[in-house]
Formats: sequence, C-alpha cells, structure tokens
Amino acid sequence: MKIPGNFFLVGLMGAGKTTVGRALARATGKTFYDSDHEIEARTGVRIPTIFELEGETGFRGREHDVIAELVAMKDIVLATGGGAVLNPENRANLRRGGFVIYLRASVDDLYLRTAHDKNRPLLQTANPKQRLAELFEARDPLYREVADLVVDTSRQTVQHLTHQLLQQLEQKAYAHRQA
Ligand SMILES: Nc1ncnc2c1ncn2[C@@H]1O[C@H](COP(=O)(O)OP(=O)(O)OP(=O)(O)O)[C@@H](O)[C@H]1O
Ligand SMILES: O=C(O)C1=C[C@@H](O)[C@@H](O)[C@H](O)C1
Ligand SMILES: [Mg+2]
Repeated sequence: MKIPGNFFLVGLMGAGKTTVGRALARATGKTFYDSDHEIEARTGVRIPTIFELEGETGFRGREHDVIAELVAMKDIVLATGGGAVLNPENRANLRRGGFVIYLRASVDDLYLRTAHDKNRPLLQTANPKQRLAELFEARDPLYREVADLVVDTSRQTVQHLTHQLLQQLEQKAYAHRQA
C-alpha cells in the first residue's frame, strides 16, 4: 500500500531522525530530506562553523527558512534538526504540512549515540550528558505538542523501528489524511 503524504521526524540529537528517516523514505518510496544537511549544502560549511560565525540565532534563522520551504513539498520524509521545534512557526509549519513522528530515546541512549560525534555544537561542553538531560526536559513537551505519533527508540534496532513505523503509518497516516 502506498502511504500518502509527508512524514516529518522530530526528536533530540541522537534519536535517529536522520538514520530512521532515510530508511523510512527508502521503504515508502518517498524523497528524503534532512534540514541539517540542506543547511550545510546551501551554505557550503558544516553546522559548527555556522554556529561559530553566526551564533545559534543565525543557525535558527536558516533552519526556519529551510523547514518552511521543505514542508511545502509533496511526498517527502524530512528529518528535522533537534532544535527545530523551539520556533513556534516551525511547529505550526510541521503540523500543517504532514504527519509528525517523535522519535524518543532515553538520555543514556542519546548520550551513547552522540558521544563520538563532534558535529553537534550544543554538546561540545564539559558534561554533554547533563546537557542532553537539560535539553530533554525542555524539549520533550514541545516534541509531544507537534507529534501525531510518539515512538520509543531505546533498545530497538533501526531495522525494527522502520518496520514498526511502517505498520503504524499505514493505519494512522491514512486516517489522518481523511480527517
Ligand atoms: N535505534 C538505534 N539504535 C542504535 N543506534 C542508533 C539508533 N538510531 C540511530 N542510531 C545511531 O545513533 C547515531 C545518531 O543517529 P542520527 O544521526 O540518525 O540522529 P539524529 O536524530 O538525526 O541527530 P541530530 O539531531 O543531531 O541530527 C548514529 O550513529 C546512528 O547510527
Ligand atoms: O538539538 C539541537 O539544537 C541541534 C540538533 C542538530 O540536529 C543540529 O540542528 C544542531 O546541531 C542543533
Ligand atoms: Mg540528524
């Protein structure tokens, strides 16, 4: 069955938005986009460089513009940046433009998945696990606010998650579009 519409993935750094999003796009025949990658492609530099040159505010402005453009597309899977939900306009755009999936994971798992990677400026602190815990507390309500579906990703392989998502989306996304 062809599942109609757009799927947008939200969640913290390390939740698996990029990894699961790519697999979900392949499985559904949709085009995959990643707002972080799109910003890097357009600016020609990595995200830490944008934070250094323009600060988080500059990055958020670029993120807003890219998301506003992408949500208007048809039949895509979009992995959003972990902080995309901070902006109320982004939240409204995501809700308007498609079916929103919150990939949720424990702080322990998020830490294990992101510890090796230097490309996340917000985690380049003395205590990245503590930072992840703070971000989790501040953002979990925002992810929940925009989500049509919440999926717990802890102790689940990407393959299993994709399979599970496909099953749920075949039911829920269809009903969502008809509502
Ligand atoms: N369910 C999972 N189980 C184990 N490892 C995972 C799982 N999901 C993702 N990973 C791994 O965790 C790391 C981070 O995943 P990914 O880059 O997809 O997260 P993200 O949500 O896109 O983060 P960001 O917001 O920083 O872009 C990757 O190395 C990925 O392979
Ligand atoms: O959680 C965040 O605020 C971020 C997550 C990443 O996806 C990037 O968008 C950037 O590193 C900021
Ligand atoms: Mg990502």
